[in-house]
Amino acid sequence: MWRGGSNTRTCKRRFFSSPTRSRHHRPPYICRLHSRGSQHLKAMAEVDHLAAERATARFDVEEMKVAWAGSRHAVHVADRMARLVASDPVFRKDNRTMLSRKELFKDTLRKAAHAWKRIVELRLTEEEADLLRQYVDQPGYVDLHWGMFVPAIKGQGTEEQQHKWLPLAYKFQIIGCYAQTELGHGSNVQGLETTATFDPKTDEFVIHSPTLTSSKWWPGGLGKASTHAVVYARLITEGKDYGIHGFIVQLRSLEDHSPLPGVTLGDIGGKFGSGAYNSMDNGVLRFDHVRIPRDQMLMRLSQVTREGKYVHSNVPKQLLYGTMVYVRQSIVADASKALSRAVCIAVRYSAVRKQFGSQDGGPETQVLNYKTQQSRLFPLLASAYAFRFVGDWLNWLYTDVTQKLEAKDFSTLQEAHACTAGLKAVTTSVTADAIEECRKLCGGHGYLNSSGLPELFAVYVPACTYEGDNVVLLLQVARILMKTVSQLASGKQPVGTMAYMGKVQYLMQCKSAVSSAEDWLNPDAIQEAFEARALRMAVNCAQNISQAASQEEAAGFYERSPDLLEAAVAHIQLIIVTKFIEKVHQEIPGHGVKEQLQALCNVYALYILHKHLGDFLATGCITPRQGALANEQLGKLYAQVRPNAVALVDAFNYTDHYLGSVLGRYDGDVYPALYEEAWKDPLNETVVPEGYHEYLRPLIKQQQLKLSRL
Ligand SMILES: CCCCCCCCCC/C=C\CCCCCCC/C=C/C(=O)SCCNC(=O)CCNC(=O)[C@H](O)C(C)(C)COP(=O)(O)OP(=O)(O)OC[C@H]1O[C@@H](n2cnc3c(N)ncnc32)[C@H](O)[C@@H]1OP(=O)(O)O
Ligand SMILES: Cc1cc2nc3c(=O)[nH]c(=O)nc-3n(C[C@H](O)[C@H](O)[C@H](O)COP(=O)(O)OP(=O)(O)OC[C@H]3O[C@@H](n4cnc5c(N)ncnc54)[C@H](O)[C@@H]3O)c2cc1C
Repeated sequence: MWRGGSNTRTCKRRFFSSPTRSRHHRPPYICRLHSRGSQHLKAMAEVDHLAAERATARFDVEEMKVAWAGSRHAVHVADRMARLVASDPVFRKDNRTMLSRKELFKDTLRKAAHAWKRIVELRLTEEEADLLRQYVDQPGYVDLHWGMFVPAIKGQGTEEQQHKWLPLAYKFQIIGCYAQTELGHGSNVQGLETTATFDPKTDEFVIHSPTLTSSKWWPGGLGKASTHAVVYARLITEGKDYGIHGFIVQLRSLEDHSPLPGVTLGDIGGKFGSGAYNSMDNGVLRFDHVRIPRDQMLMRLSQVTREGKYVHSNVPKQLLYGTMVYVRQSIVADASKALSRAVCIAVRYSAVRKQFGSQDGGPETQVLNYKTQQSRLFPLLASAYAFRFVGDWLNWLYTDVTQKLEAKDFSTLQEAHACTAGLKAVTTSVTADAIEECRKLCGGHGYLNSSGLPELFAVYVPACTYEGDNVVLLLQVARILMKTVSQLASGKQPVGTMAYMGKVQYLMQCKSAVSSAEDWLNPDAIQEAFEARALRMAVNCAQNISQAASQEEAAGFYERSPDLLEAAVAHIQLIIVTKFIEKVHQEIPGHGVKEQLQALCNVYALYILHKHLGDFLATGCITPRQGALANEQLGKLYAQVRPNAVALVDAFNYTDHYLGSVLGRYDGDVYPALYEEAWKDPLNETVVPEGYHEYLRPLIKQQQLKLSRL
């Protein structure tokens, strides 16, 4: 093979003969390697594997792209934007992990400015602009500007305030962030300490950070880029504390970007992983009696009059949390994107990679053919599709609830909170773990930055924490479940995703009718088992809480919180399974597309059942034999997915630029790409490393001297 042949020997010789060769003047062996032509290498590399894989697909990939993206139009726009970004040298990102923090941040500013220039020049629509930013694929201040600052003003500002501030934000005349979390409090929003005290003499609010722990800490875009922030602070007027409210506060001069008087701010420092989320300037902010006009309090939900009287509109106070609900639903959609990227890399590479099993000098086995590889990878593939469809549904729910709120109908607020909080928690936790699993599925090469997986993992894991720590959010779901269970006795019928709880009499005693592995392909059997498990777990928790009669309810909840978490997860998994089943019941065009989605839906459900078998058995929803039959069916489904696996990840329609992985390349030409990537590392800029003369040579010489004395 070319990898171990004479080129390597030439390499060593050349390296020793030229100590300071730059990477721009590569050693002749590399030039030779190229002049022999990538065609020569390609002929020897295993490019044909993916072509052969694609030929075994039993469905129409183009139509699957439509099912994944949501419409033909969505495929077309996403494709255009992805190619626009991939073909623009300013958006290159293959060198990102080698940049210093300062260089990375500047690169992010440059990309954001260039993206904006292209958006304006090409007169892109909002949909196109959002996609373009997604494909630029580098966290930065614009995410918070568009993703939280603008939505906060839209959701909590009066019409007059929107009229004043939004045009400035839309044209980037101001840059905004969302400053809620403090050094001392993040999860507990009601515990925030920053104060906004109304001064009727001047008709202003005085924004102040009374303690170190009240310093705003974490807001993205705050550290270096933002000129303004929506700041959450305790509103104090007429000597009374009215709790947390939002205020628009200018932080930096629009002339020279220096902090305004009384404002202290900066970046909070480097974060997990190289590159990754370090492109974002998460910041710290303190106020020393900073004055803002009264009309910069976001006054849609409540107001302070000129005289300083507090007036609360007749709306639930939780509407203050609306921006978080909005972002949580978008994080569910992001989970399917991040997971599908990792899975795409792992599936393609597993089809290229071969280990063991060579017979009579023949080819080794593709690692994708190992049953263990399939049983680790295909549930993740199925989860990517499951999260995509539940994300679409959640987006519909969010839009529906928003329309109802506009009409002053607040009946679905709790449903929106439970679904966004719970789905955000479950999909991000699964995705974070899955990216790491995909790294392991790629063996040693998965650990290289050039695989794209370390960076994806480092960027993704904070999703388990931001926008609400996942445990805190699941406990919110559990609380709503307990409330619903307690209302069953009074005959109140649960609605929305809790409606199944209304079948309490039946679900508490039903027994699964499954008697063969094939019976688990029946969606009704799956649905019933998941409903019974979720309900019984919730009811068990409720009983255990109320049986602790000596305790207050809150104390019982606290004692039982580990079980409550599991009950909340069971409820959310039921929602994901239900929405996948509903999706597959719809008319889905394209040869074989519906069948593939049906198979993935079953993989997802039966995998969850297998993984949480303890829950299903302990609650008596299924028998051990039925559990074994589910596992048997799962094995059969993996065999069904196997010939379609590469085509199923092709349907995500990701460019090589967006994927950013030599292992996940569309053409499967992995080894030459890995080999070439290695030479781009700054360590290879010189043949003999810096530090050789200071540290290595003296050490070696000293040892040689010692040896020669012996
Ligand atoms: C370089 C490589 C590139 C690779 C790229 C990879 C690509 C991957 C894609 C991902 C990348 C980017 C994604 C997007 C970018 C996102 C950027 C991140 C920005 C982050 C921002 C933030 O984090 S902002 C701060 C968020 N903070 C929180 O979430 C705080 C959490 N806490 C709370 O929400 C509340 O404190 C809590 C709900 C916990 C408690 O509320 P509280 O009022 O104190 O008390 P309770 O008693 O519990 O509740 C009272 C009642 O209110 C109900 N309720 C609570 N919340 C809500 C709500 N939101 N809506 C409706 N109702 C609510 C609750 O149920 C109670 O009701 P009851 O009837 O009285 O019981
Ligand atoms: C990358 C990143 C970006 C961010 N961007 C922003 C931003 O733009 N704007 C902004 O305002 N904030 C931002 N944040 C802050 C983020 O919203 C908070 O970190 C998050 O809400 C978690 O709060 P915390 O840090 O206070 O965690 P803590 O609440 O301190 O959590 C610590 C531990 O305590 C546990 N815990 C806490 N409360 C309970 C409970 N009641 N029961 C059981 N266990 C509990 C948690 O599960 C966790 O294990 C960002 C954070 C990160 C990491």
